[in-house]
Amino acid sequence: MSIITKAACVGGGVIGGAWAARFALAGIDVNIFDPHPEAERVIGEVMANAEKAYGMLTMAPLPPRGKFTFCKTIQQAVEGVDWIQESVPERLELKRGVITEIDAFARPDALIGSSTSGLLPSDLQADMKYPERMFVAHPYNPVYLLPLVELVGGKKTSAQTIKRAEEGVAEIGMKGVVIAKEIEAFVGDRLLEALWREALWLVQDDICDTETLDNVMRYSFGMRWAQMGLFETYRIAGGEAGMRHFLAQFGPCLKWPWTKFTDVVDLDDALVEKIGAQSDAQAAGRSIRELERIRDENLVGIMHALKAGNGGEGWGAGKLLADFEKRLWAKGGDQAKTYDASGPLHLLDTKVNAAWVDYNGHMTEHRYLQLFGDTSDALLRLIGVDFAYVEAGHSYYTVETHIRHLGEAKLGQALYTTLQLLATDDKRIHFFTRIQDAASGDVIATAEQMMLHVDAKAGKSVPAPAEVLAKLKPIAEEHAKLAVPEGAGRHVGQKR
Ligand SMILES: CC(C)(COP(=O)([O-])OP(=O)(O)OC[C@H]1O[C@@H](n2cnc3c(N)ncnc32)[C@H](O)[C@@H]1OP(=O)(O)O)[C@@H](O)C(=O)NCCC(=O)NCCSC(=O)C[N+](C)(C)C
Repeated sequence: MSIITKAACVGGGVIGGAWAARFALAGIDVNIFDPHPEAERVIGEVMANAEKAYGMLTMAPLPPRGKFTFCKTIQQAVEGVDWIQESVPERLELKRGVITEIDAFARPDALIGSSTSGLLPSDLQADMKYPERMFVAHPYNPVYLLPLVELVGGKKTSAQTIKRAEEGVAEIGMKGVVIAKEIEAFVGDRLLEALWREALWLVQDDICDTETLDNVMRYSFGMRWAQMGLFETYRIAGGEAGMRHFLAQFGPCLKWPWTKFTDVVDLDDALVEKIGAQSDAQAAGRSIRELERIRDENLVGIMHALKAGNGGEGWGAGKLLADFEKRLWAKGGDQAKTYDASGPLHLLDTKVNAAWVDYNGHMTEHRYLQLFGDTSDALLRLIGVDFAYVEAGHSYYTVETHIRHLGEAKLGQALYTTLQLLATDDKRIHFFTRIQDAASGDVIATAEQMMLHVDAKAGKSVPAPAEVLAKLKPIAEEHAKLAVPEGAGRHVGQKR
């Protein structure tokens, strides 16, 4: 049973809009209340970025996009929904008033999360009739890509609420981290604030400019933090002797004058101008939209790398992505149970993303194989060979592949794949897959492949069980009526 089937976003700026995009891309309808005259445009732009990012992030079948409904009042927006996310400007009185109004019209069991970056949930829930269902759900920008949500309960928040919130954010691909005690700015913003103070001192005192400071981070510990955070990284730094050794070695430095962050830098006009000018130079004329695009592509690349981490099991944010995709595949597999086998099966729709393009400016070789593999996975799910089947010990393995490249696929190009069975028996599936341009239907690449049904533990081919063969048979019978595809049976070296 889903925690969130319908959501509301109260406040639709950069954060509220990105929450709305997260919900919608997880297939959840969203009511939006934001009195700003440009709200619809801003949310539209955030949604466009989010859709682009998801196109790069995952091949898993996203559910049909949730619908946005722009509402004239808070009451209209929150009535009857399961989760309300408040993201109005960071002023205690304003937020408290909005949350109290949400409380008056929302279902008593609806969850109410606040995106506040630092206000205490106990202060926000002070005037509520049903305060037990209110908590802080603090996300990180861009909310549609970065998976963390800090979940912080106030004095009156129930434990059940926090548990449901954790489950709810998992449904939309996020990692809910429960903060044990409420404190201003929670955990993430406290850490950022410390770093930010120190950074301002370093720039003010001309130790470095903004670009140098950013370089120090992104070429070094920024990369470490993305995958292991602070403590686990330092554990490794302690060598064989681990954390205790690290603390013994570097603990004394804490007393040395290595930081100024307890003093607050005076952000006067001169310092603002200095940082502004250095930041302008660093951007080298790139617009915010361009920087957002670069950021999103990089974040997707990092998550892909982390998905392949830990020997392919996935690590940190990459493991979370892999688990989210498993859930999407499980649901998408169900949707694909109705199919039309009177022609080649239409199994995948995708777009060429930036990470797939090589130095020749087109989709690179191994991404073709990835698409062919993802297509055979889609066929396998259709005949009941899903995660549960594989976990139970059997699977199909590819033993032969012949790829032909007939056209180019460029960045952003929409593609789909179709699969035609050529021959099957109790062990073998021999099939032909085409990658086609979505607009013209032109065939860009083909693969002729053979899969064998295997007992994974024994590492030997074995006949597939009757229930799998029964699902394969009607497709095979229909496909036997189709013409043999042009290119099937070719060998390398043959003239076209
Ligand atoms: C385990 C393995 C797949 C098979 O090993 P085996 O049991 O020793 O298999 P045999 O060589 O005895 O072959 C069994 C029967 O199948 C016939 N066969 C084998 N290869 C072909 C072929 N290319 N074309 C046609 N027929 C073939 C063979 O003649 C036998 O026929 P019988 O009538 O005598 O039964 C083993 O090969 C293995 O582990 N290979 C590696 C597989 C692998 O790692 N593939 C890459 C993984 S990618 C992938 O699987 C993608 N995806 C499907 C998950 C999307």
